[in-house]
Formats: sequence, structure tokens, C-alpha cells
Amino acid sequence: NQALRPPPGPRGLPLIGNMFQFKPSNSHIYFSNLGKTYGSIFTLGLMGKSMVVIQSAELAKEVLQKQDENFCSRPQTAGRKKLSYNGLDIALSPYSEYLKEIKKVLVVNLLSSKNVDSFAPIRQEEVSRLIQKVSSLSFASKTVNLSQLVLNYAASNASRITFGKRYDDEDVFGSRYWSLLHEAEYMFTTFFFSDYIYLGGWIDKLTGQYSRLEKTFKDLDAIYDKIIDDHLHAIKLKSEQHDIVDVLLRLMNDTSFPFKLTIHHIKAILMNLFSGGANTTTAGVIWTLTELMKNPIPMKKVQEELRKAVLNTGCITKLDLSKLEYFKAVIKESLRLHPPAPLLIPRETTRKTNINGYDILPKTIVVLNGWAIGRDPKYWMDPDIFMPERFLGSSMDLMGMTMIPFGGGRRMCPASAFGLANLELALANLLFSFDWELPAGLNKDDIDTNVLPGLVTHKEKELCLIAKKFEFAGK
Ligand code: HEM
Repeated sequence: NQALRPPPGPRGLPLIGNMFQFKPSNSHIYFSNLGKTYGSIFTLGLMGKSMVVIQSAELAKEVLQKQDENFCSRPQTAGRKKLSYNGLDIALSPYSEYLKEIKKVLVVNLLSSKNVDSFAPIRQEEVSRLIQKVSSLSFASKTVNLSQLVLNYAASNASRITFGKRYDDEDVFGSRYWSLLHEAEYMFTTFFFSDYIYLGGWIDKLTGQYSRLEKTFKDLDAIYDKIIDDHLHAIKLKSEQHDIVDVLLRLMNDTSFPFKLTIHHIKAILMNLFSGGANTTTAGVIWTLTELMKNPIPMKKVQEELRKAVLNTGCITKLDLSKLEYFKAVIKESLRLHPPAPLLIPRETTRKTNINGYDILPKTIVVLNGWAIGRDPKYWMDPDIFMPERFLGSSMDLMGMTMIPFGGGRRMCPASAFGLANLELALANLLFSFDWELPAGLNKDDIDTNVLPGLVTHKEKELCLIAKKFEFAGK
């Protein structure tokens, strides 16, 4: 028996290891800095558990492609377990036959390119509403809270497509939606003692973590109940409506489906669509606008390109990306620097394996640092600088291994087409229809890039700008 050779790593404290050395909100930056000492693969000890961090394109290829089946499960933590109804969802559940089947159902019925095209009218209606809201704020010379408005747009899109109902500030979900999404993100990444130590649940009770989790769960659960009740009622009335919730409800009674679905399965999947659908698009649009505000030359270039290519004065309805090379490059550059999920979603090994000469045991937590990979100086010149030009005429793309905004392999994001379509349309319209300025007294260096904790990282301070309507001179 050969002795095990684990990846190197910083020495931790007795018992707790490296546990409290980093905050969930900036762990991608902390890991990236550790890489300067320990290289592109290292281990951290978390109260007796091991977490291996991987942050190079070569090792990402090993994990996401060559050895994908060894790295394709997900670790269960108290927050993720509770909010996914004990791992019945897609994004947070361990790898299983159920996961494979249900992911297929989601892709065929909701996320395929054909479906994404068929949702174009909904996207267009929602983007017109967004532009109208910004126009009226601009007309009234009021500051535009883009973080809030873009989340409304992304959430409306996701909710209309997934459960046939628009999300609005006034409606039953609206006022709580924003805070609930952030709270859920916090619960996905926060620390629970019960995940690491026997009887740790008592400490989580004393610190209030459990009651906070329970409240988030109950609030979300009530929303899913309402959505499912509405659909069951509509089915009784033989409504023509047909969305993914209807598909899942029908599947509950479909004996040919290899797994017995319950209402809990449906709620768990709704949770993925809720947070996946709205959070990632919002983060993508807001980080791109943040970088463009900090970089006036790319801002001018992308607006000129859009205004030259688009022939009408109103809302852009369809994007011909082949004519918008610079716009495409801006989006890639933003996803390189600010992947909405900088550490993807953590993986767990399914068996003992070896990578780069290091042994990794089964059930080890594995984190791929997409944020660090996208800034690796080996592949990216001046990696911290926002420079869309680097993508012009380049073969680097979103699905390679030198940047991994959608992850890869069996657990890759199934919604890249859906997510990009939402992101591109909102961004193109906001850039085409308005010139953007900072509120009086601020300059571009005042825009911070701190992030809130979560699997998806939002800007800590909401992006608030002044919009000046662009007057189209005609062609
Ligand atoms: C720009 C938009 C988006 C980005 C950047 C993004 C990114 C990601 C990433 C990094 C992962 C983890 C992949 C891995 O572990 O290898 C993921 C998984 C996932 N995403 Fe997305 N996503 C986006 C949009 C969406 C949307 C709109 C939805 C749903 C409507 C969605 C649903 C999911 C689901 C269900 C998974 C779990 C897949 C699995 O575990 O097998 N995503 N996404």
C-alpha cells in the first residue's frame, strides 16, 4: 500500500484547520492569492474535512472532462440540503440516475435552443417594460437603481417562462423576492457547525443560524405552494397553459417515468429555476455595466457599434450577434473577469482518484476557482484589465477551459443559451437606449467591486446611475 500524497496546503489550527481564515463573500480572491504560494491545486482543512481547490485551465480540463465522473457529485451542507428539500433539486443534489433523468426533462421542456427561441416574445415584452421604467426615471431626472430593475426583468422572464406568471413589485412575491434571493444565496454558502462536528446543531441553534434558515425555507416554501396550487387549479379548469410546472405535475402521475416525483421534487426544482434564472442574468448584466462605467472607451465603442447596427429608434427586439463583434467581446470579457458563479457550484469526489500526482479521497469537497482561471496570466495578458479587444479575432470562447463561466462536464450549466439570451437582450437595450452617467459627486473610481456572499456573487452596493435618453438622429 503506497502512502497517500494529498495536495499541499497552508497549515491550519488544531481541530478547526483553515476554517475561519476566509469569508464566503471573497473566498475566490483568497484562494487565488493562496495559489501564489501553493500552486494551482491545494488542500484546506475544514474541521476534519478536506477541501481541494483547483485553479488552472489544465487541471480544470482534468476535473471537468477527463475525470468528470470522479468529480461530478455535490457536497451536502445544512443550508443547501434544507433549501433543496434534501437534495431533490438539480444544482445541489448528489450525482445519481434521478439527477440525469430530471436534468433531461428540464432541458427538453425548457432550456433547449428551440425553447429559448420560442420564448423570444416574452423576453421582448419584459425588456420593453425595463426600458420604459428606465425612461420614466430618466424623464423625472431620478437615479436608476439598475441592480433592482435588472433583477425585476430577469425574475419576470424566469417566472413567466417557468410558471406562467409575471413577477411584479406589487404582487404576492414581489416585495420579498429580492431579499429572499439574497438570503437563499447566503444560506448556500454560510457555515453551519452541524456540517462538521457531532452535536454542532446545538451551536447552530444558539447562534440563530437554524432559525434564520428555517424562516428562509418557510418563506420560499409558501411561494412554491402558491405556484403549485395555481397550476393544480388551472389543470382542473383544463387551462391551455403549459409550462414546466405543468410538465412536472403531469410527470408525478406518469408511471413510465423511472422515478416517483412528489411535490417536494417540484419545489426543489422551482428553487433552482428561481435563483438560477434570475440571479445569474442579473449578476452578468450588472457586472458588465459596472466595468463599462469604469472604462469609458469600451463603453463608447460598444454603444457606437449597437447604434450603427440597429436601424430602429425603439427597443432592440432581435440581436444579430454576427454584426456585433465588439458587443460579443464585451460580454465575454465581463464573464471572464466576473463569472456570476466564481467558484461554480462545489463538487464532491465520487471515488478515490489521483490528479497531478496527488491523491484525493472519496467525498472530498472540490472547488474550481473559475474567477482565478479567467485571470491566469499564463493565458490572459494584463489579466485584471477590462479589455474586450482581446477577444476580437480570438478563438477563446465561453465553453473552453481557459474561462469556465458555465462550468463543464456532467454538471455543466444546462441553461447557457437561456441565460445568455436574457443577458444579451437586456444589456443591448440598456446600452442602445441610454447614455449613462454617475450620480453627481461620484467618479468612476468610486464604483466598488465588493461582493455579497453566495454561490452567485452580486455587487455589494447596488449599481445606481443616471440615464440620459439617447436621441436617435435617424439613418
Ligand atoms: C449567464 C447565466 C448563467 C451562468 C453564468 C450560469 C453558471 C452556472 C454554473 C457555473 C453552474 C455550475 C456548473 C458546474 O458545476 O460545472 C451552473 C449550474 C446550473 N445552472 Fe446555471 N448559469 C446561468 C444561467 C442559468 C439559468 C438561467 C438557469 C435556469 C433557468 C440555470 C440553471 C442551472 C442549473 C439547474 C444548474 C445545475 C446543473 C447540475 O448540477 O447538473 N443557470 N450554472
